[in-house]
Amino acid sequence: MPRQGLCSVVRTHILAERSTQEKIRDNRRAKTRQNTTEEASASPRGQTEMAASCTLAVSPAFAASCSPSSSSRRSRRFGVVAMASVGQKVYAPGVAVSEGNGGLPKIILKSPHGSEAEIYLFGACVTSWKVPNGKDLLFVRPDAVFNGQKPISGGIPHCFPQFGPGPMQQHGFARNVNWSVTDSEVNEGDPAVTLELKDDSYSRSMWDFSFQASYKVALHSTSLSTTLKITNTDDKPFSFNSALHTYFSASIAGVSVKGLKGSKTLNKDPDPKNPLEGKEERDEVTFPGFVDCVYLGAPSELILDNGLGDKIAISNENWSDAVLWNPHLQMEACYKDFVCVENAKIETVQLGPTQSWVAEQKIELI
Ligand SMILES: O=P(O)(O)OC[C@H]1O[C@@H](O)[C@H](O)[C@@H](O)[C@@H]1O
Repeated sequence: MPRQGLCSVVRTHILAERSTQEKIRDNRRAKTRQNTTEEASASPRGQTEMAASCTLAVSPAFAASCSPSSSSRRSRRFGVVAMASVGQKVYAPGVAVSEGNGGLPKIILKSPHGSEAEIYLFGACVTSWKVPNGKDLLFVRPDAVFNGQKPISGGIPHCFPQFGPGPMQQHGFARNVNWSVTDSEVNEGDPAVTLELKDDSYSRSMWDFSFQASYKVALHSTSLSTTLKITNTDDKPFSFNSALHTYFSASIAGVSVKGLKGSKTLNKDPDPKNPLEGKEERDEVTFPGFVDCVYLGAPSELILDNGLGDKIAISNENWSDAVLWNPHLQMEACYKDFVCVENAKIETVQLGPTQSWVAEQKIELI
């Protein structure tokens, strides 16, 4: 399985100048602290603050860092430069901040090969991954909202610290809060950014532990790699489960997923709270109707045919499980246009104080 680029880049550290994002996050969480459901109504104040954060601009130092002479080294570190009052930063070449839908800030990665990716700080959600021919292989649902209140329905949302169903909101809170940028780097021209989430009063109202989540997204010519690291920064153990709930663009009648034969299944159809145990017998899983199935002990690589003429290798390290989901007529307006193939850790991870868990995903056009 090709794993080049997942771990091999030279790590760099960037001074985190986070004041603006921290303020946005703290204010928004203060606003929503009382309401731990995803259905909180939009906050005009929150929206204003989000919009304010998008005054980030390219600085002269950033422009200089993009010049041919400065990009000649193979791998470079880029310190964040505090840029006066709005907390502007300088990122590595190929990494930029822009205003996304609803005024929410997003990171844009551009590789010299012509591939591009977008990551919203809200939920650390990768919403777009374009390969060099310009095709976006991810899907954002038409009902997705970008109001900083509800999770973004599409792209690669996080499920953490609960996959669900369970005691807290569906798929946990990590997709429902702002993350901060802590690093950016360039490796042989390929850009990467690292985002971070830590506990606060909002997370503790649902899950009373101190933790740090670090999420690195690295763009290559025909692939996108992500590394999620969860660290227990508490003085007591905690347990969690998690997933990358990836929405792929698709033509559902032509979709197949290969590689799952032999895996243990927990079929959530018809009752997600009482999944039926079984074993996958098919070489290729297709989607003729509603599908919602967990695969325990899934292999380290699946091959998705998206029915649109593309084959995508979905490989992983340490995401031991997988989930396939298509809502069929429950989402009549869009079910034909996407499929969720999710790398997951359904079986609980337990971490003692100072311990970390790391999992990597690589999605690659083959
Ligand atoms: O929260 P979202 O993006 O609408 O996704 C919901 C679905 O997510 C899937 O991962 C679950 O297996 C489904 O049971 C669930 O309905």
